[in-house]
Amino acid sequence: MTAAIVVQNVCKYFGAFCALDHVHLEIQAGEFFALLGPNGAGKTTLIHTIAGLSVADSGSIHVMGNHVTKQYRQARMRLGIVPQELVFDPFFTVRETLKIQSGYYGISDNGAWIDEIIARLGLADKADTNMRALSGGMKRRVMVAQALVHKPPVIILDEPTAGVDVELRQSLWDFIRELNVAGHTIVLTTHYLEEAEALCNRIAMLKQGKVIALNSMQNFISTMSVGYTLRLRLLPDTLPSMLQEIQTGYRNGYIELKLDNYTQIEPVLAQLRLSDIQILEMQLLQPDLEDVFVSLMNNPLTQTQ
Ligand SMILES: Nc1ncnc2c1ncn2[C@@H]1O[C@H](COP(=O)(O)OP(=O)(O)OP(=O)(O)O)[C@@H](O)[C@H]1O
Repeated sequence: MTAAIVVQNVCKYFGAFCALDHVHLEIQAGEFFALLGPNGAGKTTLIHTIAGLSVADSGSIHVMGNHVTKQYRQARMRLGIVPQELVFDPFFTVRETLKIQSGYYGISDNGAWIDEIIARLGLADKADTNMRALSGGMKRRVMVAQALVHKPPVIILDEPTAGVDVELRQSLWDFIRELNVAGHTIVLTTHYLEEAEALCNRIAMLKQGKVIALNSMQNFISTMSVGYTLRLRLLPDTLPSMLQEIQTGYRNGYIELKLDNYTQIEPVLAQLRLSDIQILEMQLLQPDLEDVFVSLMNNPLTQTQ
């Protein structure tokens, strides 16, 4: 498989502050990849260095085999970036903005593709509206459209759904999924972990500028032993004292217990039987990406991989 993005041993400093600390990452062509981490972890800094907007202090980055600073134009042509900030020229309409953006890439006859992205991003009735007259969510749609004008093989979306309504989120993801199926590599940063879980096949987690975890989504959740949650509705609504130490919460009439594995279910049931407590309802919740994320971010011992 061709590597879409190769980040080798990259460090980036702002003064004495180390924002990227020996980051190593290889994203294959065709992947739908999530780059996650808390605020300030270094995600945007990494994206800026991949885009050549910011220069790494050490290490190297290639996009589809092109060095991002030594072969800037070739690398940039292969990359579409949806930035986190809304950057636009208020004097142009949506269609003009997309035509001008196409011009930056040397594409003059791009009308059919511009029409298609305008339609797919729900911008058809705003196509001739001035950028300054658009709502925040609509401007965000134009940011996505701008990143796609040159049909880049690699698309990076930096929190594209921040402040965006449910309808656009859905249509945006349908469109991005289609692009991925058609062979485009997608890299996504988001704070909506359920989006990453639903869309991405591989994931890297950044913490304080370091990659602290890198795995397939499936392995990520199954190999991180963050345990299961057993939810019980009981009659009477109390736990025997033996079980109180594994109780983690009480929500909406359900007592919640933390279990390390499935084998702990039977002793819990035995304790309830012994205490003559009736189970009205029982649910076993699998860990999800959010559980893994919280566990990793709260663990002071998490090491760089
Ligand atoms: N131009 C800059 N000058 C100084 N420090 C910076 C600059 N850009 C980023 N930083 C710092 O680098 C760190 C990483 O910031 P970055 O924006 O990459 O984080 P992030 O993971 O994208 O966060 P968020 O989820 O909030 O977008 C932060 O501590 C930030 O304050």
